[in-house]
Amino acid sequence: MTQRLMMIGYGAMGSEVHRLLPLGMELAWVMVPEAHAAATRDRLAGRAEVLTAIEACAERPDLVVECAGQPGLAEHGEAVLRRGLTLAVVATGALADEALFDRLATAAREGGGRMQLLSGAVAGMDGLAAAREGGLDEVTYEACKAPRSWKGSHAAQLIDLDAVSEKTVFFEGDAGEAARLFPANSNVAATIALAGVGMRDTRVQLIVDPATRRNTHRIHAKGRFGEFTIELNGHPLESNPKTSTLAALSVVRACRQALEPVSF
Ligand SMILES: NC(=O)C1=CN([C@@H]2O[C@H](COP(=O)(O)OP(=O)(O)OC[C@H]3O[C@@H](n4cnc5c(N)ncnc54)[C@H](OP(=O)(O)O)[C@@H]3O)[C@@H](O)[C@H]2O)C=CC1
Ligand SMILES: O=C([O-])CC(=O)C(=O)O
Repeated sequence: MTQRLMMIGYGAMGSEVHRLLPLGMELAWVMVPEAHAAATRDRLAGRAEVLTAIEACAERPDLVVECAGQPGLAEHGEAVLRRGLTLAVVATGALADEALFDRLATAAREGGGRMQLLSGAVAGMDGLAAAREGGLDEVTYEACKAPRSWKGSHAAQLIDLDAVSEKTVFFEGDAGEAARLFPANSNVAATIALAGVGMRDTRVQLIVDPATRRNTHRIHAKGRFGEFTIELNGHPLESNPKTSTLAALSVVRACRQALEPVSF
């Protein structure tokens, strides 16, 4: 039987996920800010119902995916989880806010919902989380993107993105700071922190490289298990160069997992 999906946010990632939805999963509801509601209704032309709050949904989605960014998770996450729904999340950076994290965890516990943190634009989160069970000594993360991918972010206050002529580190700090300062660009830092050694102990470098067209994520982890380095060179989405294609694909995978009795 076809399962019915609710999507929070319908920007670059949301429309890519919609395009690639697996057979058996149908987009039934899209939740957007009031200001976008009319335009989104026009875009979807009746293919899904457009809402601005979960309370307006009289039925029960089989899965809710958040593709809205940190404000979208903060606005809708609690109500979705209190309804006992499964919420797949890409805006993991919002969870650097401990109060929000606790609110969402409490809502899930009390309402019977489940929050599934997606691997997003990176790989290796399964191995990192397993490695943590034996003790981790060190986890570092570097993100390197083209100037156009950092445009409109806090990076513009730290470096002249139009004038940069060589690969340059413009931010060094912990994962919590990175996720808060770069809400559309550093969710991966928070994902790695949540799978590994936490927000404060995950060291992060953010880099701009005028010679690259990729979104590169490099993770190094060391612990009782041994050591690994993962370098992922992702293609950005054409419609939003901040966002890697793999992040959208991780949402598609979550939809497929919801459909299949056996999943990887
Ligand atoms: N975990 C990961 O690896 C990754 C996570 N991400 C996260 O995914 C988010 C979405 O990416 P992308 O689609 O490319 O970004 P876009 O900016 O293209 O789309 C996000 C959409 O969500 C809307 N939105 C904002 N607030 C709300 C809200 N409260 N309720 C519903 N919708 C809302 C935005 O509206 P408006 O434009 O008005 O703000 C926009 O239309 C990023 O912001 C980032 O936080 C992205 C890449 C990787
Ligand atoms: O998509 C990416 O490359 C990473 C990203 O934007 C994020 O971590 O928020």
